[in-house]
Amino acid sequence: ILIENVADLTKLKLTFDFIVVGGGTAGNVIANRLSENPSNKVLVLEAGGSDANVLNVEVPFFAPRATPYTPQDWNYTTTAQTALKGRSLPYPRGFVLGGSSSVNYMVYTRGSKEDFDRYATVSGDPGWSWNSLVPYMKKNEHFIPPSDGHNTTGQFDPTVHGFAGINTVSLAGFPSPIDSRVIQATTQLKEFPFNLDMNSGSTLGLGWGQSTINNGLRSSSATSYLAPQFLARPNLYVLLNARVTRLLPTATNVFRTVEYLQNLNGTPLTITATKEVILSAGSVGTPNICCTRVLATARRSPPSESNPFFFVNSTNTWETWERNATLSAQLMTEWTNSKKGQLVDLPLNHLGFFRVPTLVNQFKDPASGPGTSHYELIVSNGLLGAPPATGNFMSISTAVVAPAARGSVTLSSSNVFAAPVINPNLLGTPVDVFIMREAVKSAMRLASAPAFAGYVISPNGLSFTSTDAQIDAFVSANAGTVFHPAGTASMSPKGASWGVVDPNLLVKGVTGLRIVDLSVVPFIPAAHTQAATYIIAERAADLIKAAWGQ
Ligand SMILES: Cc1cc2nc3c(=O)[nH]c(=O)nc-3n(C[C@H](O)[C@H](O)[C@H](O)COP(=O)(O)OP(=O)(O)OC[C@H]3O[C@@H](n4cnc5c(N)ncnc54)[C@H](O)[C@@H]3O)c2cc1C
Repeated sequence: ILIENVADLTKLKLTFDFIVVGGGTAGNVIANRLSENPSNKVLVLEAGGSDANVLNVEVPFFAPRATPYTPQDWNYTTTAQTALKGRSLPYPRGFVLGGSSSVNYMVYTRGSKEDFDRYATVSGDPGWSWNSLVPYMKKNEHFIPPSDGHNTTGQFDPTVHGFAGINTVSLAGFPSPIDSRVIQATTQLKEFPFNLDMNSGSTLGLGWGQSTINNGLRSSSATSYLAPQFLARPNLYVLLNARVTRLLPTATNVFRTVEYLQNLNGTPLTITATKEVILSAGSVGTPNICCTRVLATARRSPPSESNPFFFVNSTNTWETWERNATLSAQLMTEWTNSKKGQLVDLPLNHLGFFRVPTLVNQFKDPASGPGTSHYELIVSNGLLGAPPATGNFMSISTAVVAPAARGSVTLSSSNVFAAPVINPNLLGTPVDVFIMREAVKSAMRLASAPAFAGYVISPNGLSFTSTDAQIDAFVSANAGTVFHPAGTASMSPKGASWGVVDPNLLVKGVTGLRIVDLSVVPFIPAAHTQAATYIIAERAADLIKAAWGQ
């Protein structure tokens, strides 16, 4: 049952067993799974509004328009980033039902087997290992054919996917003119081997991207885990526009009570769960609601991203139609009428994960193991963002996915409405700078593959012979965030003095409070982070059920 007005809920005078703070990626998984049991009464408190009929949320190609600085964004800004010439960056987080799964770029990559096995080792709980989590990966995933129905043989490995889960995942549903060149390059340069399926646990190599797209529409935790058949459950209530401001002690060291209010107005209300409060407000929201003592203990930096791009000898790139109102309108009509065409996809068809072989000669390896990547390359048939007046482009975005730097999220004041101070500390260690520099060189080598001969004309802002210093200068002037903050309320072994939650995701030292979102990972996965969030939440739901004998 979806309610948009606090008064409509309070007049019902309901009591709830479980209160989920944040109807985001993880929160909606918990809400769905706990309400499978009709005797569990579940309430979700979401600060943002509805995701319904928001075009930039629904249309996959428009994902980059959903943030930053929109009504669906928390509209945070980082502190000045030392390694990025002191620039402060927009720091988007979904402020809408579905949370960041409603505004993200939809890339679906689980991470490597070693990433999850490291969670098991660090937390002391083998239940967080890759093999133990495979059933939860499949519970999350409803893999379907792409919207154009093309033959996907050789583009993914069906044996590693889930076909009966809840959240829809598919391959690109519109061919890109550079597809065959990218795949050809994997046969030409040993550095970029073809990887049939990066969701197999072995992520290294270049291949076809998978994304949370359902027949031309975004699949988010709101459209999937809160689909109409689930929202119709009489034991599940979702309250929108409900900002949680504090956790209050229900009794000494017991935290089952939350304070919340409608938007930023009105009198604060409190509500107490009879069983548990589950904090799922995300890597920024969760520590902001929690407490400073917690904040001091666990911090992980998100990866940073740079975006080398190349002038190409073609007019068949996005710039051509993005500059032309008539062509743009035609694509919109095609999407509206048939959910086909360019707009059914996010702005990429291929990505790959790679290591810098020489890194270990100079630095301690920040990756979770020798089979896990240091950086990612994302190939796009045009520029990300508004096109310049002239030129056609191909982008190869480079992301450091195994950062060693640690950022922080701290309270700015005792005002519960104040935005936290977010310092992701992008490229904050020499190894991160090294990885990014090598990633840019690698992107240049990929663009120089014979497959791109006669197609790629020249890089923009860099040259194929740029020096290390020139690359570093380009990066510090242009790099940004790739939106994956993690680990701000890390799990640690039971009894360990560090960390925020135990391996069952219960907050240490108190009763009645659990954290289920991406803030609990002790290390960021070397991947895009929504799949890991869904997987963690699926297991967490079973942990909660087990704790209550269900
Ligand atoms: C612009 C962008 C692009 C991204 N692209 C990708 C991608 O392509 N692929 C990928 O895998 N990952 C991507 N990510 C990252 C991924 O979406 C996140 O890692 C993941 O969704 C995090 O899930 P979560 O449950 O931890 O938090 P969220 O999904 O952010 O959920 C937190 C929820 O809590 C709510 N909340 C917070 N504070 C309060 C409060 N005080 N009271 C009530 N509610 C509150 C929020 O409004 C939100 O709904 C992207 C993220 C962004 C922002």
